[in-house]
Amino acid sequence: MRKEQWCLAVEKREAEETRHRLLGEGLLDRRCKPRPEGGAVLFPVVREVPGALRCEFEAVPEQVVLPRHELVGGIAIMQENDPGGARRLLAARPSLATVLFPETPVEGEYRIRRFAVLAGVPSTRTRVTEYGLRFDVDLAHAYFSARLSTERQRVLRAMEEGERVLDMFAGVGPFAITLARRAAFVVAADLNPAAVHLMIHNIALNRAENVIPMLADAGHLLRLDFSPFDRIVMNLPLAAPQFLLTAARLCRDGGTIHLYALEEREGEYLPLIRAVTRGEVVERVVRTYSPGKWHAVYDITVEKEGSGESSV
Ligand SMILES: C[S@@+](CC[C@H](N)C(=O)[O-])C[C@H]1O[C@@H](n2cnc3c(N)ncnc32)[C@H](O)[C@@H]1O
Repeated sequence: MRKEQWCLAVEKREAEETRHRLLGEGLLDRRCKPRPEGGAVLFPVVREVPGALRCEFEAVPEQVVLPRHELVGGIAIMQENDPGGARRLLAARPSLATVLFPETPVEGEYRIRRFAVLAGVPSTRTRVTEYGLRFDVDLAHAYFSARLSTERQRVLRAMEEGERVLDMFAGVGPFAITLARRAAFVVAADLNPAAVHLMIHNIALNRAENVIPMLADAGHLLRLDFSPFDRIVMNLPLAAPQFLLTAARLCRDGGTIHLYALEEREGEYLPLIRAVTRGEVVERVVRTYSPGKWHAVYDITVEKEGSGESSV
């Protein structure tokens, strides 16, 4: 669409300088594009200024600025409690059913949040598709983070075919069901009944019959007859380090533990790991958590002989 308005004509070589000056003075009209004409450039301006002419411009389509949000399946989680923004978001993204605002941080043993529904269907349940797998999640009743999808694929790529895997804090099963693609079997434990309920549903949804779901406290897993495991996933960033000794005992000599931890200093958990095994340790940043804090993963090769792990 073309529209007539005020503009300033300047020589091409002065164009960049003029653009900066007009921007700085708040005179440049962003709803139209500057236009070259002969050896000059025409800059649309918001009002009549000395030397301004009337000319026609191509209007730039108005951009809808959407509020910041995180997507989990058909749910958007907004960072601000802004119902107007939520309605705009819903209108702009046809795949969305619901917009939520977290009223609490992730908290408690089950690592869940309470949400307010800002717009759309009043539900915290949705389906997430991740690398061809489907996970039904209920954000108010069981932990789920779509941001870990790349990390799950990284661990899958590190696996050999036919491994025996333990997921100590399995939630609704995203790690367990992903790793089941290469594993002989995956034992998947969680102490939140709602999470285990959804995990059983997700196992059926993905026909991952080699996942063994378990309502259990990770502290009791030493009694398992399935051990030793080739690989153990410990995704409970605030408290997993407390269970490291249990994991080391359940892991075979030469097996791998992926320990997720929240830290403020590189190598913060190395002394603890060294008390359990002297095997190789590689530390990586998974994502930032808050200023000065991040989620790290330690890939630990468990070396048992002479490691002194039993003395801890
Ligand atoms: C951060 S969530 C991770 C869930 C899952 N691994 C994922 O990536 O979505 C941690 C999970 O550990 C469970 N949990 C907390 N303490 C536990 C314990 N002592 N034993 C077993 N599960 C526990 C919580 O219920 C929660 O589902």
